Amino acid sequence: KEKIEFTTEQQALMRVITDAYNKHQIPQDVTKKLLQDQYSTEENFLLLTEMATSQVQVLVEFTKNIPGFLSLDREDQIALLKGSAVEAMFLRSAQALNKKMPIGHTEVLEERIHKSGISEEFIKPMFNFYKSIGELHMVLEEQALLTTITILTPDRPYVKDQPAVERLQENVLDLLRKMCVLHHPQEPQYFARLLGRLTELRTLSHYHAEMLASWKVNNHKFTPLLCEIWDVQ
Ligand SMILES: O=C(Nc1ccccc1F)[C@H](C1CCCCC1)n1c(-c2ccc(Cl)cc2)nc2cc(F)c(F)cc21
Repeated sequence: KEKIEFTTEQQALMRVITDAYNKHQIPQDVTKKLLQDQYSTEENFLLLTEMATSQVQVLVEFTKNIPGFLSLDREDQIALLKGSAVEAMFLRSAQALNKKMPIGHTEVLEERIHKSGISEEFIKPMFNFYKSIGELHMVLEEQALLTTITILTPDRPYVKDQPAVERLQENVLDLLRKMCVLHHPQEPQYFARLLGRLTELRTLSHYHAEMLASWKVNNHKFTPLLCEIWDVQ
């Protein structure tokens, strides 16, 4: 049985990232709303644009707590945010769906998302991703670290100093690897499976603009922030 040791830096990094991740209350808000009422496709589209907009704002706050992020080149910070915002939102959505809920709530939530106005062709890939995240039974720390790793992806478009991002990402990858051994000692491949989900996440995120444009509503109105970040309009 491998004894897992965390350095003092890793303990500090874990605490900072977990605390920052906990500050986001959005997923509860959206699941609570969706469980309360069945909304029209217009109302759902509006809810999505509101949620996605606040998710970007929350993501910006979150990145400020990632040690070293603010020392990166300013334009690279923007490139990393722009490149990861959609993925972070789908990751958050997956975690919202897979949260422990009273009996029957998850089924209601799934039903409401199925009927929310999203076009059929995207339902399957989206729920396949949500299920594959759910099967991992990630602990909160792993969710927070996975989101951080997604943000610190060096090969996003327009990133100039990729090595600087790689160095930050490596620290978080090291920490996540140890957390996986600690929380899933029976699954030596768990860490690799976790990283494999990031590939699925990137594929799903390629469809986001189409998913929004094909939403079953007459006019697709977006916030200025969403136009910036989500490549829509
Ligand atoms: O708000 C959302 N996600 C979300 C955004 C920011 C932070 C946290 C979030 F969960 C939307 C709602 C919006 C309202 C209509 C139904 C879908 N959402 C998606 C989703 C996201 C993007 C596209 Cl293009 C298609 C579906 N998948 C979900 C799974 C869930 F379990 C959940 F609770 C909400 C979910």
